[in-house]
Amino acid sequence: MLTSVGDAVPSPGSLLLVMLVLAVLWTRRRPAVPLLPLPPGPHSLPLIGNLLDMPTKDMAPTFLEMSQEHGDIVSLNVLGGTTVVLGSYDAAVALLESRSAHTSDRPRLVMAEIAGVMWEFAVKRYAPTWRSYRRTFHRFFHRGAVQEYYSIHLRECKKLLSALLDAPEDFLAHTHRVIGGSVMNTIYGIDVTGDHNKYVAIAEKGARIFSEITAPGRFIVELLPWLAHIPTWFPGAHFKRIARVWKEDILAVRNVAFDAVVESMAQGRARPCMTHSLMEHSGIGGEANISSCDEEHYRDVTGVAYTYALMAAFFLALAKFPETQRRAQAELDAVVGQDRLPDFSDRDSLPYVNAILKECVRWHSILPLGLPHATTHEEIYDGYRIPAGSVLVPNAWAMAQDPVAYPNPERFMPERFLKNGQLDPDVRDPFKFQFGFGRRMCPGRHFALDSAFLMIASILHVFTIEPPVNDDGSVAIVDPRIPFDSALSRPEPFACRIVPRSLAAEALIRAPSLDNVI
Ligand code: HEM
Repeated sequence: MLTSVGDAVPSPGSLLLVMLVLAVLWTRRRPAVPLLPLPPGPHSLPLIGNLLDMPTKDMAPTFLEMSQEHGDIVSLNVLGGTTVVLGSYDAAVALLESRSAHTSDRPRLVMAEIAGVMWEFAVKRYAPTWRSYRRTFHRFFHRGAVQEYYSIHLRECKKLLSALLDAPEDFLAHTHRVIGGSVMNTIYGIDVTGDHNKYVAIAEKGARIFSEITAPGRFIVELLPWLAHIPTWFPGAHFKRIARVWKEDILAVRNVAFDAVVESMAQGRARPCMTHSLMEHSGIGGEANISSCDEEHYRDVTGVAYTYALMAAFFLALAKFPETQRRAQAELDAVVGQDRLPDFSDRDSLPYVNAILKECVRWHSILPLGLPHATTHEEIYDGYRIPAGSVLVPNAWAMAQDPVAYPNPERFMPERFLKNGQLDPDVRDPFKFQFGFGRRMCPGRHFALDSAFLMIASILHVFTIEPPVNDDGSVAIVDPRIPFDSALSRPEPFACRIVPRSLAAEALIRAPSLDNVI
């Protein structure tokens, strides 16, 4: 303890030591090149930085406004951490693809930790565990492997057409259930039936939670991780109470379908599926060692919600711009004819239907800000410094609305992707940014696009989608709210009319299925 001023004066020896230590620390922290500036961004306040600039609603449009003011890459200092918004396709490719060795981490997601979501592949840090998941997933979902699931898509799509014929007003619920059927059959060998299917409900809850957890800056605890340690009853600990509720739902995502596979394996009645195959491969037939193969198992089904959002956008686009389907129907009539439904062998002969799929993916950004990446090393881009540990947010919505790449971006115009009746390779392909980037790019995209292609081609072959009619006989305007308040964006429920094109089309739908037709 210091008792006098004299005690506080250090000796020349200790002064020298302190100076030496400081000199070593300074040389270590000094970069090899003079410090470059961070990317430009809104004015930062003392202590809180840009905390108040972080949008909590209309996120993608707000970030686009920042990009329009400050440039392609915008940095925000949020309580000392750097968040960089990538507002253009070129900047996103340069950072997330060309430098993916250093930009494929995920930021720490404290709410995911508290709610017990860290087993989920998509939030894992860029480390060996993630690589192992990714390799396994790739084995079942690469471009060639997904052809194995064509028969599942065909079967589920046929169910969708029948349901649309019987109760067209419930088109969104039917579509959700059928997409759930494709995913659950492929991953777990489980059929999805009934109007309120428990597996679809679980997947939906999981997707909503995941969407909240991955929205940049949604919870204060992401910015101040030490808050995770305050007790649940503490004022302001609302996020902890939310996480407690989520925990149960997340456990259901993780376990309910997986346990059903384990049980059916034990009873010798498991159907071939990804989970069954992985468990057999790791020698797990009963209950022993189930947890030891955790790292090998993909247990998430958020892809159901994403593919459903794509199909909701399809119905909405066609109800708003019904004229676009005439050309698709003429193409389908010429290629497929009246006697059968489309299948995957027709795909290359249907450029306009493929253009509709691309335009659906462009027109509505399902994950408007993708999923956030994080840097593991310092990067220099365009004369700016992006420190290691920065959060990178690709504004996919801004890329999709880029009027240079896509003139009249708000209009649904499949023909923008065509030249001389064929897909035009010179038009930027929205599949290259709406499914993320680089090493983290969505590994389920081939599966999702197969499923969506078949549904779109089949629906247009036998139905016409029209806007609803008001009581006075006038055509209603279809304009549902499309929220941008969390990571996942989907149109809110809306109405449209789905009318069979002809009696022959109805007969095709009613004809018995020919399973495994490819
Ligand atoms: C239209 C449907 C879909 C869209 C728009 C979509 C979009 C995305 C996006 C933007 C990412 C983040 C990529 C990044 O970090 O750069 C992602 C990741 C992921 N998606 Fe998809 N997805 C869809 C369907 C699916 C389906 C059906 C599955 C599974 C069968 C799936 C599985 C995954 C997984 C596992 C990841 C995490 C990858 C990782 O972190 O390494 N997705 N998806």
